[in-house]
Formats: sequence, C-alpha cells, structure tokens
Amino acid sequence: MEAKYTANLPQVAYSAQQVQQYEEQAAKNSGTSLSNLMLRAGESLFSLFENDLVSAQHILLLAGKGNNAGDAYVLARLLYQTGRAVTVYSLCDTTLLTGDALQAYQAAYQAKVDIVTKRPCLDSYHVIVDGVFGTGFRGELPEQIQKLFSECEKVPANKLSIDIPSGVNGTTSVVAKGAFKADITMTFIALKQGLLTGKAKAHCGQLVYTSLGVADAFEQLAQPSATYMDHESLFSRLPSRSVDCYKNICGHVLVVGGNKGMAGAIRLAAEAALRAGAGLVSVATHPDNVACVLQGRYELMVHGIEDVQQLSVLMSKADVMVIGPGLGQDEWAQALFSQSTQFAKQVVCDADGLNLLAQTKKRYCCAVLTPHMGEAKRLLGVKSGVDEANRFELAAHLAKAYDANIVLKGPGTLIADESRININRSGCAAMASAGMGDILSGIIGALIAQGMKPFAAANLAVYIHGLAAQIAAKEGEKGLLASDLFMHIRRLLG
Ligand SMILES: NC(=O)C1=CN([C@@H]2O[C@H](COP(=O)(O)OP(=O)(O)OC[C@H]3O[C@@H](n4cnc5c(N)ncnc54)[C@H](O)[C@@H]3O)[C@@H](O)[C@H]2O)[C@@H](O)CC1
Ligand SMILES: [K+]
Repeated sequence: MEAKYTANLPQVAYSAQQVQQYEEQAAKNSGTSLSNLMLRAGESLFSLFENDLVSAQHILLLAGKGNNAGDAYVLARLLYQTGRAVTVYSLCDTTLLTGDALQAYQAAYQAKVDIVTKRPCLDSYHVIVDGVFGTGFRGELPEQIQKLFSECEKVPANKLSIDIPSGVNGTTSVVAKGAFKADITMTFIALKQGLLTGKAKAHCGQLVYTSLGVADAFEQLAQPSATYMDHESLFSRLPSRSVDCYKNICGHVLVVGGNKGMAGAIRLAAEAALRAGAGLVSVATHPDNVACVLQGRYELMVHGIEDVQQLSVLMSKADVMVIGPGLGQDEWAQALFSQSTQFAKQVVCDADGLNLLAQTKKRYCCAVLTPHMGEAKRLLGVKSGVDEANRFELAAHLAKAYDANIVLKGPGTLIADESRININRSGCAAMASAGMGDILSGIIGALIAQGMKPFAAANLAVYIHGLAAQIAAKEGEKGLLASDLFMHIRRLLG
C-alpha cells in the first residue's frame, strides 16, 4: 500500500518525561484539556487514513490500558463511523480502563465498534495500529505481547504506531526486546528525542509529528533536551572562499594511520579530507603503504613513518590531525598514538585511535571522538552510573569524561559536547559499509581545518556524509562502496 507522508519535523526535541510532565499544563495554557487532546490525537491519526492510507478498509487496533489505548479507541470510532471494517483487540480486561481512556472506550463501544479480548487472526488486515504503550511504557514487554508483535511483523499489513512504537523508550532510545516495528509513527505534542536515534529510529519507520495545537504552550514550559538541527544553518557556518584564496589558507590536515596491510582506511580518510576542501592533506602511514596510498591521488603528501620524530615534524606543520583509520594497536600504532597526544591543536580520533585512547590515561587537548556504540562502551570502561544502552546518556557522559566533542555513530548520529546534543537529520544508515567511518573522520578534519568550530563541523560532516550515502544508494550503486560518496560530498559542499 503506497503511502505519502510529509515529515515536517520540528528542530527541537524533548524527553518523553518532559511531555508527560508538561502536557496537562500546556493543554490548560492553550485553553483546552487532556481529554480534548486525546480527541485531537485520534482525529490526527484518522487524517492519515483519509489522506494517505485511503485504500485501507480492514483495520485492527491493538489497545493497552493507558491513554495510548485511549487514542486508539478514538481512532477506531472515527474509522468505524466512516464505514471501514474495524476491530479493536484489547490486550487487557477493559474493566481496568480509567479516565480519558475509559471515556474513549465507552464512546467506541456505544458507537458499536467491534472490541474483542480474544486474539483475532492477523492475516486479513490492511493496517495494524499499535495503541498498546506510549510515553507510559517502562521496563520490558510482557512475553505474550512480544509474541503478538512478532506475529504482526510476519503479516503484510501496514503498521502504524500511536505516539511511540510500543516497547521503545521515548527518552533514552532504548528498545525493549520484541518492541513493535512500525512503518509509520505519528507522535504528538513534542518530538521525543528517543525516537530519532539508534534502533528506536528503525522501529518508528516514517515519523510524522502533530502538535495537537499545544506546541507553543509546551515550548514555553519546557527546555529542549536536544536539537534536531536544520541543515541550512550548518551550511551557513562553512567559511566561504574568497577569489584570492590559496591552498595554504584552506587548512592543512594530517591524517595518521594505515598500519601494514591497512592502507585502504587511511587513503579513504585522506581523500575525504581533500574532497571536503582541505587545502593540504599530509598522510603519516606505514612505510609499506606509501606507494599504494599515493596511487591515483597525487594531491596527497604521503610519508612512511619509521620513528615518531618524523611524525613530530609533520604535526608541527598541520592545523588538524585525524588519527585512527587503519592504525591498528601494535607497537608501531602505540608509538604514533602516544606521540599524537602532544598535538596542541584539534584532533579527530576514530577507530583504533579510540581503542588506544580507551587503554591509556592520555588525553588530547581538544578532540572530536567518533565512536560507534562498541567503541563508546570501551571508552567508558567500567565507570558506573551510565546506562550503556542509553545513547543520550552515553554521548553526554563521554563528552564530559574526555572533555571532547562526541560523534556517536549509528542511525540518527548524536553529536554532543558538554552542554548540548544534536541529533543528525540526514537519516541514513550510512555507516553500514566498510570505509564509511574513515570518510567521516576525514570530512570532519577538513571542515575544522577550514575554520569551522568542532561542534558545527562534526554536525555538518555527519549531515553531508549521510546525505551523500543516501544519494549514492538512490543512484543504484549497489553495495554502496564508500568511495561512491566522494563525488557527492564535493557537490554537496558546493
Ligand atoms: N489525555 C491524555 O492524557 C493524552 C494522552 N496521550 C496519549 O497517552 C499516552 C500516554 O498515556 P499513559 O501515560 O496512560 O501511558 P501508556 O498508555 O503508555 O501506558 C501506561 C500503562 O501501561 C502500563 N505499563 C507500562 N509499562 C509496562 C510494561 N512494561 N508492562 C506492562 N504494562 C506496562 C502502565 O502500568 C500503565 O497502566 C501518550 O503516549 C499518548 O499516546 C495523547 O493522546 C494526548 C492526550
Ligand atoms: K504505541
């Protein structure tokens, strides 16, 4: 079933707890009530069926016992009253319903909506609507609900989640085992940060936002917990080039890595730095790799490093150092890493650079660290008090512990410094191919070398990288070679 959704998402995000805390006051300040908001939520969901899911005639709604179910009962009544075949499968005894949810249930019941407590066969529905848990979900999903959701995944019906896919935590992005997998999620009142990153992002499918008419009042009550930055504002922070500029004033990036047998990673990072506009790019690599890294990319200045003094000389000439791609962790790598910590300017540290950083007490004076979840956990070590599955907590904690900008890779990459977190908008699982991370670190290095602040550079680099990967994938370059991104990176940066 073809569906066309517009996802005009706001540029600020909040925790699900903030939504719970302020929704009632926001409703009051907007001259309305929570029960009215539930009606509006149901109506907004209904509009999806009127505009996008027009051919859906057989609809199954799964209902829990909270207000998320209340939204489902309002929707069920509206769908039924317009002639669709509607069944609500209540996962709880309906005598447990209270408050607004009870009222919504009663209205649906009186309108003669088919409400059952025995599991129907899932095969014949065009759409399955998940109204089981929303912002009130805590902990783990009961096993029988996991089973039901797993059966839902097997049938071809479109899956629509109300507010939050059941089992996803809208604050932390932690996804409980067996959580509902939606094709579309319509979320209300405020954009919940937990839906925008990590595995949670995949569980939402297409995210659609509806303010229920209280966004202004809500924004006056609550401080955003994260931004969801507009890319236009990022591009405007890229320094423009004057007609009389030359290579020496466009930044000199030193790329360090490429141990024996790992020339590819360092070459990708170095070429990415060139493509992203660095005036000069030097490479410090294993002597065996010099010819190979230089091959076909003669703009690079490639040096085989036998002792750390050679690296020291290169460091003295560079504006930014990118360390880690293909670095390895042997003696040669450790010596280079150790020397690199003397660098007094901006460092971008990736891959084995991060692993070596995790193993020592040495720190960079100013760094952008670009870990994936595994590396992030290693960087964290055994420090207690941080929920390792909570991407927001992890990124914020690392920014503090390492006094660095953090790029926590993965879908909806998080970019954090000590005081803020931005969630990347380009929305692509771009890191899923070999070499993608190497390219990202090269772009970040080049943007900093050209004068961008590290936080903005990291954000723009992640955005460009994701977009380039999306374009490359759309153009049918199957398997998505990392190097397919290069042409698009150059074009996107204008
Ligand atoms: N009138 C209102 O208050 C409005 C509520 N809205 C909807 O209401 C939702 C929030 O409603 P609620 O706060 O009632 O919460 P939920 O509807 O998310 O569910 C809470 C219920 O689930 C149970 N529960 C939580 N975790 C569980 C677990 N792991 N296993 C088993 N049971 C579990 C709780 O005990 C509670 O009974 C929002 O997501 C949104 O969909 C919106 O319609 C806006 C207006
Ligand atoms: K839900």
